Amino acid sequence: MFEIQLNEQQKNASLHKDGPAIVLAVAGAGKTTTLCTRIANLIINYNVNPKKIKTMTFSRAAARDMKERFIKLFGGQIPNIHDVEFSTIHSFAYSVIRYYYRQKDLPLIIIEDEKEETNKYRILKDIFKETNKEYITEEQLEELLANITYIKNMMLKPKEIEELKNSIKNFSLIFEAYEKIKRENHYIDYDDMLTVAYHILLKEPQLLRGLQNKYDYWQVDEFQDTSRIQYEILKLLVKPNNNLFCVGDDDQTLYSWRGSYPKILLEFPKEFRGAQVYFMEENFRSTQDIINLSNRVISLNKQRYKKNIFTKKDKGLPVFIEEFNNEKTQIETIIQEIKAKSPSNEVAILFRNNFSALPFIDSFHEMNIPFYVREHKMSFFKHWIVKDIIAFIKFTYRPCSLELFNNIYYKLNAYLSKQSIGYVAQQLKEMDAKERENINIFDLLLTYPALKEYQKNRIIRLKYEFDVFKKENTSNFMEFIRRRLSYDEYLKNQDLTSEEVVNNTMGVLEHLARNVTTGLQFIDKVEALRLFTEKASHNKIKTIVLSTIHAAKGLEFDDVYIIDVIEDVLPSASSLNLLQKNQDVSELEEERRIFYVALTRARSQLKICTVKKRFNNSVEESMFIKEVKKFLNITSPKTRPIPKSQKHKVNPRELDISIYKKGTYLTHKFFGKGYISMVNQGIATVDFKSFGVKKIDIKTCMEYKLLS
Ligand SMILES: Nc1ncnc2c1ncn2[C@@H]1O[C@H](COP(=O)(O)OP(=O)(O)OP(=O)(O)O)[C@@H](O)[C@H]1O
Repeated sequence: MFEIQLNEQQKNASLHKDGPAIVLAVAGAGKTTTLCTRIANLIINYNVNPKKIKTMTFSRAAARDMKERFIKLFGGQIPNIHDVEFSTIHSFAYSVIRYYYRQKDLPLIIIEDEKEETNKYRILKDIFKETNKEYITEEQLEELLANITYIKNMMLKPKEIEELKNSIKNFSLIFEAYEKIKRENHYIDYDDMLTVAYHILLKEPQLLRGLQNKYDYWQVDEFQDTSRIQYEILKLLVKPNNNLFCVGDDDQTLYSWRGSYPKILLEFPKEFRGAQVYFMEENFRSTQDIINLSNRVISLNKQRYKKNIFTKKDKGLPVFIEEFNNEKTQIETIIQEIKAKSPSNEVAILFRNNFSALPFIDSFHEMNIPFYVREHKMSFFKHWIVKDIIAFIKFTYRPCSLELFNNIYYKLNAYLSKQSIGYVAQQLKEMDAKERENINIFDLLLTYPALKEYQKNRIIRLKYEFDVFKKENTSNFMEFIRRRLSYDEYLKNQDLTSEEVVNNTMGVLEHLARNVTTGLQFIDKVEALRLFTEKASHNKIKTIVLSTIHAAKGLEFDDVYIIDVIEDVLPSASSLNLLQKNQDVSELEEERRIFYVALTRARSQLKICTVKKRFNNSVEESMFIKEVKKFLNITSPKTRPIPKSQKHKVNPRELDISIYKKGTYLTHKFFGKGYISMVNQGIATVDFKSFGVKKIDIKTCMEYKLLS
């Protein structure tokens, strides 16, 4: 009946008909295939109405992919194949809420959209400000949101909320205030969709019964990423028959920070007495070399259930580790290799975070190579630093625009007051249109009576800098903005975002600025790139795929490149901090699972790529690379000896410094992070946050000598 010859374990699982069941499977074991086969089996062999089978997955993309896979496998055999429902638990919960609110004629306001007047970000920012009498930083907002998600998904009680590990001042008060505002105004955010739906189901037995009767069979894919609240919803829905069939792999739990709850896999048979437990340990996807390596990598995790993963496939091509000098050579080499491949090869470039994607997108754009980008958030294009850079450039060419000036004046180290800007606005109002077009905002500012001497000097200087830069009309605008306008200085002193985000955003911008000749060209390029990326996210041809590892979960490709496998990226800086501070391995193990998911996406060729420099900063290879090297028996080249003049005992590896331009950050483990304020004849004056100002001899480029 099926094209695929299932193995015994798969057969057993897919023939399961009634009652609860859990399938514990390894990566590439054919979980999706088995779920699809089971649906087909229920429909074809047991005449189950396709509308009566509900399959839930973790993400919308996964639901879509699964439906596609199902139709591909059984399209010819099931007449009403489109009636089979695939959705996320979230969208299901949302439909419950919508139905209920409509029935009760209640207003329902979703507060997820940042563009709307009322949105959760603004509400939380306001509450934070009112509670703590200070503005929230981007990092704090992120932590606040993550904590709220975690609380909701884990169904924490008030006492547990109070004990929740977090660095947000007055967190409980903020959380309560947020809940109150939502309650009083019928606001619903993404996390509420689950809790509100759950409470509706609890208090509306008729509605619940309706849903219980609507579906006879429930299936859940990626069960390891189900949160407690999602589990509780499922438990209600599947009653009284408990026809719940779940498949999962604890080694692929990627969302514990937002309440994924892998223990659920083991709890299942206790929760559902008499549940069948199936195992699937054969990997059908990858070659032996890939499986052996992935298996050894994941075995380093302590918090897991041991599984015996195996494959009957050939040994295949060896797994490669490639060390590139910088991100540019990484891109060039990979693109060259891809071009040499057969066009039918499915290739994926996988990365831990989106900063890695843009330089690739840029090269694909330049070379007009079509590709597909999966679930790209486009957040780079919306980032305030990117907006700032564009505003600086635009203002250079339109120094009469108060609108543009309003975005940048407080970032120019001129300490201009709102009153002075109000004064300028008033002056502009009194002019006719022609006059307004020809005025320079700096000239108007200079007529402001309450201007202090230092402000006057700074304004004169700024006007001069903008004028000169406009006349030069060169490609050197990043240098102009960062150093001549002291934007780096502003970034250093602001508290809105982390140094890591600043460095990465600036790094990407510098990278994109390479091949343009003027600032205006750069603006066009960023816009073109935004459109190109947007278009690539709808591309139907998916032979070259760019994706975060998270978004590639559940997918497979012939060839996989995992790029930027460097310390502080994969594994993330926060997982390493947690390990260092509290000896807590939980986040690091999640990072290793992320790495494992990436490794196991490849069918035949796997390349793990690392770089020595990224965006002009020296970086370290990931500890995961070291682990892989050990498994592959690759020995590292000897580290350079420490120069005699070195007075302090440090790890030789940490001497690799190659950034020494004025105004850059020097990331150095021995000293912590330092800001280079001056470079003179090879001597850098570096302001280390934790050690104060030090002078460093960097004449020897890759090595340095501490002078004081
Ligand atoms: N019995 C089988 N014989 C041959 N190929 C199979 C068999 N079962 C599954 N496959 C193939 O193995 C690959 C992996 O299957 P699938 O994507 O369903 O695995 P999975 O368990 O969902 O993987 P993961 O959890 O790693 O995303 C697919 O290409 C699928 O077609």
